[in-house]
Amino acid sequence: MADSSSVGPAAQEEWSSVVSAEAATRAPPPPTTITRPLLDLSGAAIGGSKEDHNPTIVLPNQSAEVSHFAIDLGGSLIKLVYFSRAQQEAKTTTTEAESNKKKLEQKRSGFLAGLRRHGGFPILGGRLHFVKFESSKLNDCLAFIKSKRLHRCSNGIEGVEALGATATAAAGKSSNSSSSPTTTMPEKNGEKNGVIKATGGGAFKYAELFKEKLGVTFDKEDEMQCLVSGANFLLRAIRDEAFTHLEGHKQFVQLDQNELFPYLLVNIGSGVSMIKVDEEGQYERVSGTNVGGGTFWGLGKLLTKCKSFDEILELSQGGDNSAVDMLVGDIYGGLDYSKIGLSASTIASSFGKVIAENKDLSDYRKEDIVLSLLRMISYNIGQVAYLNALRYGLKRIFFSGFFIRGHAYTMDTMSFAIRFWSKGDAQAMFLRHEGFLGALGAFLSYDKYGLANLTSHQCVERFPMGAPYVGGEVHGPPIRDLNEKITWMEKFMQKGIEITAPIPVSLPGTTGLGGFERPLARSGSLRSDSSAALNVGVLHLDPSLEPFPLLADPKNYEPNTVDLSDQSEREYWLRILFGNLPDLVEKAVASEGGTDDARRRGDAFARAFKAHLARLREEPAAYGKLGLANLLEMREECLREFHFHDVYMAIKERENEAALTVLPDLLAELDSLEPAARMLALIEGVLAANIFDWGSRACVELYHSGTIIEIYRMSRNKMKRPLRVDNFEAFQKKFIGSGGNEGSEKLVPHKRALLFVDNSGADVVLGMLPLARELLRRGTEVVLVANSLPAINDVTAVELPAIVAAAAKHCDTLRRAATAGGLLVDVVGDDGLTEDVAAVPVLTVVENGCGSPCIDFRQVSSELAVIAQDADLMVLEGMGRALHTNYNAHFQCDVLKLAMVKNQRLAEQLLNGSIYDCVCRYEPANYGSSALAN
Ligand SMILES: Nc1ncnc2c1ncn2[C@@H]1O[C@H](COP(=O)(O)OP(=O)(O)O)[C@@H](O)[C@H]1O
Ligand SMILES: CC(C)(COP(=O)(O)O)[C@@H](O)C(=O)NCCC(=O)O
Ligand SMILES: [Mn+2]
Repeated sequence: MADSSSVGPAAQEEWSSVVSAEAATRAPPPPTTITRPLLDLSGAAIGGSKEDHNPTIVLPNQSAEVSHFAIDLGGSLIKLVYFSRAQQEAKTTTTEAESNKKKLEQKRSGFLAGLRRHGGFPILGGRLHFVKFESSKLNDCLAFIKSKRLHRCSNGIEGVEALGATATAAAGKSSNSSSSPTTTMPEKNGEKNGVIKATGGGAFKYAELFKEKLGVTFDKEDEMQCLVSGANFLLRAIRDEAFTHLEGHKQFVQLDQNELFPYLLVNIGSGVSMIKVDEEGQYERVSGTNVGGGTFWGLGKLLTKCKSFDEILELSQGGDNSAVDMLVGDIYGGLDYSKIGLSASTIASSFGKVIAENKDLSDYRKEDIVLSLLRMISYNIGQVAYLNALRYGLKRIFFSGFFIRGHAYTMDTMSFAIRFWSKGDAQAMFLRHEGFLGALGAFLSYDKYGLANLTSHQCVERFPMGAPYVGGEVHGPPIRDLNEKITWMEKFMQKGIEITAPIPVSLPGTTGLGGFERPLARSGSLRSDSSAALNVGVLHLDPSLEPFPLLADPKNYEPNTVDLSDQSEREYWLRILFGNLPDLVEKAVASEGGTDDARRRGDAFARAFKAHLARLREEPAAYGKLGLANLLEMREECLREFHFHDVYMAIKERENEAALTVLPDLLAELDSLEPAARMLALIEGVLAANIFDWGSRACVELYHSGTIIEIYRMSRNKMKRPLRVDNFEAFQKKFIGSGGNEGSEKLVPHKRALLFVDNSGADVVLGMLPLARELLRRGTEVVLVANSLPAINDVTAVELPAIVAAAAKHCDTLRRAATAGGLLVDVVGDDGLTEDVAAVPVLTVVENGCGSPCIDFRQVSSELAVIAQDADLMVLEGMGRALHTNYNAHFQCDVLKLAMVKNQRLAEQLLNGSIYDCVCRYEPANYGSSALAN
């Protein structure tokens, strides 16, 4: 079969001209998500009966005064970190599947009740947002807080609508025109104004003003303390937070938590603080310099008359500092001063050339001046930082503060200085949330024992759905609802700023060896609209996510198989997602009734998603380390942002129904086979049915050529061994012994199998359920692990019980096992439970904590983490879970990875094969760390 998954010419043309100027707004979280307030979880205990499915959690240390935002009022910028939670009952109608789940949960035998450590919260928690304002635009900040009601709370935890930052440009308003809040709000509707954690000099200076305008009282936190606790939190809990930036190359650093301390924190705000951090809570401000971000901004403004910081940064892109700087070569007649390792192009004296020239300010190019200034200040800070690191023997130096502005040239300059002076011994690292350390630290101080203890598997950084190009900056009024968000996307369309060519990222070559050479990232790395820098996403906090306990090497686990840092791979997958978009939008709109509203939302979704793709094309590391799993998840998240809850719902239902009609025949056919042949038929059955994948361009085109059953038959008939990867014999040996001969070695069946199911319809009904049945018959307990939220046509944990119930009508094994697992609601009544189920292995369902076609085992639901502990077999099914992710992952238990490859390129690159090839990869427990690796 030919690969039809590549993008057609028309789509290609459009794709190559998409640009990142398009921005989305932050959105309310999806109604399927119930987020929680930040809570102090210390001393938490389950209240009421332990058998309750959703027992109350008593939080003895939870203060009633937990607030929604913290503020850092600096000399130049005001930073806000605020928390949002979803409107809990935003979705008024309950689907049949959901009400089924409710009924089911009421009936459950208690098999799972004991497993829920966190009271069964759904995945995805509250969100932390990051926004900043210029200090001179305090009124904008007050208006923002007021319009989002951040200062209002009832019981300290209610009342924030979960809307993100707004964006620049189209919705832009100057500070003068923004409405100025004037009066203190009285208490109403049980809400009251809060006590807000505040840090920075403005916490003192503006305390009265905030009291007067918003009625909030500042609880002041020490600035250094906040910087340090903010830094520690980011370094401990946020993946891909720290990175190096050398010669234009950004690389995320995997920090070993045991080797983090001591480090030097260099915060470059208006001024510069250098803090030696010895351990959590132990630090000392060892130095600082008054030559900092304020100096650059202030002098830059004076010398260029530029109105904005970014404008100055951008000017520097076109500068040549040798026009104002005195270089070694200027002094040595064009020669290097090689004896002390200085090349001719090394700056001997910043601005030194100006002295001998009889020129006015206007005789110099602004670009040259600002570049000289930027280099002067960056080198100077780098040098002072290095000297302090040397003084205390510190090898790790983290730079933060908004002076850096994610600006490649600034970072390269400082990295260069550190590397040069330390002779490569010390390393400069930067932080993605560079300017928010103080505000974050202040926020953490609300909740010292809860949030502050979160670890990286409980924090998920999502793409900033709101404003991909805004990076925390707020101009104009906040966007209050979905409608406003769509309108905002439409404004971009009207303004025609959606499409321009992306800027190439190629960098000029090096200029020499020693001294303060010009770093490489001088041009081409800041977008012309200077919006590229600062890409902080929204942090989703969910204490119920946990690492999967069966990972063989959790420290080095990398979910993604395809390396998207390779440009051609990245280009390919970005194109694929772009090319699949029109069809997806059509389905999304249809899934919501095809109304005008749905159409508008569909268009807005497409625009927002394209903007993210374009953004990533331009700066792949914009939102942290990029993998294919992130791209696929981003698409689902983006759909949810625009309230498309389950795009493939109708297709899933139709396919489930069709598959269930042929299930009895299939089961009878399987039962007529000998054990060895049956096992092969089961595995081939799973692979054949994995063809029903609405995420694959090629498969979708295939569906035009026949009915579900015809395609399923065709897929089964085409199955040929050996498969592209074929460890079937090894699995069979473990499963039924050598050749399945009776009397060979005594086999101990697996105790508990986790079946990570993939797609709805034939895939789960004709593929995975018969396999589950076989395992059950052999005495293995089976857990069907399914998505928590919909993704393409993947079956979800909520949908599975009804499917199992329907299948159980045709199969006694399934019926009894599902009854024992408390899965059957509508099929078996209460008296069904009186049946002797003790002897029957249990069949149950758990959610995996994901809403993506892939699975990242660093973060799964706590329910799965607990149930996995006793599992000795995993079956990972499908391209997303077994190929795109986890193909190279090793586990502590036996693993079977089963997938049909539904993309030609992946088949070629990964398996040296072709589209529709199949993988049956069996790895016994601890494969890779044992001799079996050969
Ligand atoms: N949009 C901006 N407006 C003003 N300054 C900015 C902007 N973006 C970056 N900066 C730089 O960031 C510095 C302020 O950094 P920040 O970490 O917020 O410190 P502070 O708390 O002292 O305000 C400014 O002095 C300037 O160099
Ligand atoms: C999204 C998917 C991983 C889902 O595959 P599955 O896990 O269902 O087997 C897959 O459809 C995919 O990689 N699609 C994009 C490639 C393409 O359209 O060819
Ligand atoms: Mn799937």
